[in-house]
Amino acid sequence: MTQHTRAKSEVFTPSGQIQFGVFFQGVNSGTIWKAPESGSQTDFESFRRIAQTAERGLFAAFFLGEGLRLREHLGRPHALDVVGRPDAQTMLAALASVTTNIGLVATQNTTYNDPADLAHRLASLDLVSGGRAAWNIVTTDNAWTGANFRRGGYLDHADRYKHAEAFVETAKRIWDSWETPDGPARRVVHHGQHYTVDVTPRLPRSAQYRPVLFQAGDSPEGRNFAARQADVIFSAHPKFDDAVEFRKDLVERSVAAGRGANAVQIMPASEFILAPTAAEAAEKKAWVRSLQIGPQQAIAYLEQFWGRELSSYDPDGPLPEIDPVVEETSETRGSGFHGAKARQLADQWRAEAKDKGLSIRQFVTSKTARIDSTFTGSYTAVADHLAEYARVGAVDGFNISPWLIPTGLDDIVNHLVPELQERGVYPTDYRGSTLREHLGLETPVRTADEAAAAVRA
Ligand SMILES: Cc1cc2nc3c(=O)[nH]c(=O)nc-3n(C[C@H](O)[C@H](O)[C@H](O)COP(=O)(O)O)c2cc1C
Repeated sequence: MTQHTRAKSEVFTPSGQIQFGVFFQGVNSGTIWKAPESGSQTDFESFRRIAQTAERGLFAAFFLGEGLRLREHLGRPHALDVVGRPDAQTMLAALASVTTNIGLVATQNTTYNDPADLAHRLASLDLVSGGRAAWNIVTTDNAWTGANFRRGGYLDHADRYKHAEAFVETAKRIWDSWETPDGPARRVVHHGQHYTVDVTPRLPRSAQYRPVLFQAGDSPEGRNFAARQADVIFSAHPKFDDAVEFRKDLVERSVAAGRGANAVQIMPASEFILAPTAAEAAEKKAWVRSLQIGPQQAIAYLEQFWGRELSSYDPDGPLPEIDPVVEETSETRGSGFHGAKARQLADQWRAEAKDKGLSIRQFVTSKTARIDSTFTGSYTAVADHLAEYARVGAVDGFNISPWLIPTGLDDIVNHLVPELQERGVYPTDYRGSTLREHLGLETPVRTADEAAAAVRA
């Protein structure tokens, strides 16, 4: 295995490079599923086309999110959600057979899984793919998802990262415990506050030793957890100044965690709307937005906060004068996430829309434009901008959500990638065969004593 890793240091050193990942979104209005050119959100063909295009563009990773329960609204699946999201590990295992190099990242939560089972499934993906698997660790803590598992609200909010830490450490010990390709595997026993495990691992180490660990969660506890455990953070901070600030924060946390300043890479969520010229890109953006927020989505978006049926309102008219039903908008129903603040929010939004002369649809478009994660412009201007990120080390890459499936990466791969390569900030080949090699990550060899000492809960 070739290594291009950076030495452990208290001082952060930019790699001068950026990598791309692709985040295939299954369930919200960011991807346009209803245009004539759209594919299906469940057909393997959509996944295959995007993954192979990403691989042609030397992307480091293909990501799948996890949504264990559809959001509900007034007793029905929410109209903003696209019903249909295949299981990530099943889909990634199939993709492993039609790709050669790209990393395969499964988002899996620590709250509703079991460490011995998940470690085995991820190790299987890692073996099947020749060392290309990664786990995007999320905590997914809400009573509404928990109801799927007869565990509604069972995990105290304050406990979820403690639980996650014990989970991840146990999974690591399971992966660590197969000492040579021929075995034997050590038995792993963990008696903890949250669960007890007594397991003899069933699989040897993979070509990259064990799956790469991503993390997505932005609270201070989430960031500290990432600083201790993650190889890469899937962040929500793509804009330049915010990204620089986030890097600074993460470097402090990973130095404090004893892992040095360069241990955790950062790939923010992002969207790219590109064209040969700035004017064409702006025009394309207006078209993309009009498709992302159609009349039905605009009304459904407001219904989350109003907690009542609003289908009699004209999407091209003013915001509803009727007040929200406060008790209908609660987190456990998977709706607006604003609870008792719904009335206050409605007053504020009505005033704002009136002030700016916006219809329902225009207002919702302005609220959901993903302005903070969108890079819009000509291929050359966006490449110059990204080169600046690489120069200062604001991020290690971007996790791109295509707004159209399966063709949404074509202009990135055909035009942006060559511009970045010309600027010397993007790979010109895969560095090796494993995801760990593509990302330049160290092989995480630990002794049995180190592994046992690391378990906290
Ligand atoms: C960029 C990003 C992507 C995420 N993707 C998922 C996902 O696919 N599935 C999921 O259940 N949670 C996802 N999460 C949510 C996290 O698991 C976590 O529950 C949430 O951010 C709250 O944790 P926090 O308080 O540490 O931010 C994501 C979070 C971020 C920041």
